[in-house]
Formats: sequence, C-alpha cells, structure tokens
Amino acid sequence: MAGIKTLGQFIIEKQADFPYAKGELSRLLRDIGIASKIVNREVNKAGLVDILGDFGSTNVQGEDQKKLDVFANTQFIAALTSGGECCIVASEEEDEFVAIDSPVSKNAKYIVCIDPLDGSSNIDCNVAVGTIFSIFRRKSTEGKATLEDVLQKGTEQVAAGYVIYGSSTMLVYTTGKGVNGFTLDPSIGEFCLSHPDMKVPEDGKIYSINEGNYVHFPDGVKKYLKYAQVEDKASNRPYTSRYIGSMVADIHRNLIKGGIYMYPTTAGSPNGKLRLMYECNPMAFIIEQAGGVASDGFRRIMEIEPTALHQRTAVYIGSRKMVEMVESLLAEQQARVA
Ligand SMILES: O=P(O)(O)OC[C@H]1O[C@](O)(COP(=O)(O)O)[C@@H](O)[C@@H]1O
Ligand SMILES: [Mg+2]
Ligand SMILES: [Mg+2]
Repeated sequence: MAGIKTLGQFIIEKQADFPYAKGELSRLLRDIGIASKIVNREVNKAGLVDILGDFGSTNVQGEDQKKLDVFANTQFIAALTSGGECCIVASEEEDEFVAIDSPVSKNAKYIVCIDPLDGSSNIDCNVAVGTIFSIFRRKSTEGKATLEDVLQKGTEQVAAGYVIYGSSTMLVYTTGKGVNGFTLDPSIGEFCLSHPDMKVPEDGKIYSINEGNYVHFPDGVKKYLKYAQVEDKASNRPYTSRYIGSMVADIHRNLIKGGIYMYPTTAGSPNGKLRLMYECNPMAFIIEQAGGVASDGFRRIMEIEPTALHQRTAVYIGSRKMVEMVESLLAEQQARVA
C-alpha cells in the first residue's frame, strides 16, 4: 500500500515541531496506541470472550463497572507503567490517582487522565465505544507527583486524544498543532494516517443530546431544541437528532459532519454528567484544535479550574456557530432570572 504513514512514523516526524522534545511524549503516545490495540482485540470479539456484562463492582461515581471497563483500565495502566514515561494515571475507574512506581518510570514527567472505556452502556449491544485521554506535564520537579500535578486546567494539556472502537478503529489526537486521525489496519496491526488535519465544520445540522432528560434541561437548552426543530429551509432546519450515547462516537461524528453534542445540567446531574478531567478537557482540546468550540454554557471548558479528580461539568461542544447559539440562549435565560 503506497504511501501509508503509521502513527509511530507520524509522531516521530512531528517531534521536530518541538525543538526540546526528547521523545518522551512520543513514547507515551506509542504506549497508549499499544493498549488501544489490545482493547480493540477484545472489543472486536466481545461476544466470544468473557468480556461482556457487569464486573460486579461499582466505581467511585457509583456506576456499575462493566468487565470491559475494568479490562481496559488494567491494559492502559499496564502499558503506561511498562512504557516508563508516565508518573501518574488518573482514571475514571480508580477512586484515587495511581502513582506509577516502576524502575523505568522514576524520571517520568507525564500525567495521563483517562476514560479507559467510554460509552459503557453500549458495550453489551455492539454499539461504538471509545477511550479518551488527556496528557499533562507534572508541575513539581522534586519527589513524588501529587494531586496538585493532576488538577491542572485544560489549557495546560500537552496532548489529548480518543480512540473509537467502531465499524473501524481510529485514534484521533492533538498536541496543540492541529488534529490528525489514524485508522487501525488489522492486517498490519498499525494505526495509519487516514484523516490528516481534521477540521470541524463551522456550522452543522446535527444535534446530540439525551432528550429523555428534556423536562430537566435549562430553559436555554429547551429553546435551542425548539429552534433546531422548526421548519425553515433557508437555515437548514429542522436539524437532525443523532444520539449514540457514547460521547466519543457522538463527538467523532460531529467532528466530521458538523454538529453539537450537549450534556446539560439535569435534576439527576446538577453539575452535569460528564467528567472534566478525562472526558470534557481532552475533547475540548481536540475540538478547539479542529476549529470548534467547547463550553460549559458560560465559559471555555479548558478554563475551568479543577478542584476534584472526578468533578463533572455541563458540556456543549462542536461546531462554533451552534455552540455560540446555545451560549447566547443560556446567557439570555441567566439575564432574565438575574
Ligand atoms: O445515558 P446518558 O445519560 O445519555 O449518558 C450517556 C453519556 O454517558 C457516557 O456513557 C459516560 O461515559 P462512560 O461510559 O465512560 O461512563 C458518555 O459516553 C455518554 O455520552
Ligand atoms: Mg466516558
Ligand atoms: Mg468510561
């Protein structure tokens, strides 16, 4: 196959963009690629191996852990431990952050916040799921890295990405110099560059939201849904509703076609459902690097000062014009009640 470029080759090539790079971040991304392939192998034959269903425990969020949540968590921590470039893993499936204490990682300076398996509610019914990761450089230089090293604003991310285990498996990432997508070619076991320099369309006609929570949505969001559902050919309306229920898959579709993914505050989730450190920050970095917008309705997701590992936030993310429209309706609502 003429002209393929593997993830490994691309990473090394892009290292030149960072004059002081010593290859640590490249190796860290390599390790995430390795664990993704192992998870992909299990996802692809999930019905044939004992990986479907509940694991029988709950995580710190009070969610039932799926066997694949636990498997993926174990694989990413193992790959990041043996890779030697990671000093802390903060995972959705771990109550506290995991300090990586292996001989190879004593000088490690990177922190990985990870959602090992995103879209857990879709695992057992063969719908696309994913992995989401966010990478920071530790701030402290002496001794063991601490929670303070983990709780950095999204603007401090040095890299972020996701893997989608869908009809094909893709890894999409950014290091702050654009967004590139790689498709796994099972015949050579390599992620190959398939979507260079991804850009989210400025506007779109797809909205993704769990309308089952409609009655609990802020008025501004209800107004936006009314706006989206009105017949008006001139402005491409009504929009189309698409909701997979896996954040990675919904945002990946909207990144390619244009659209908005929304998970507002609801009665059940007064602070929103999605987690800042390993879902919203990494997705915000990718979407902003692709020319889109990521907001909690009132400010940039990446400007939120984190205070807790598993804190949640409302999220509105995707095509710029669509997110700005929702923000203006939420601001109007706020002005009315002020
Ligand atoms: O079922 P709901 O409330 O619509 O929530 C779906 C959302 O929750 C999530 O499944 C949360 O992620 P996890 O599966 O990693 O816990 C998102 O992927 C998805 O967008
Ligand atoms: Mg998730
Ligand atoms: Mg998850």
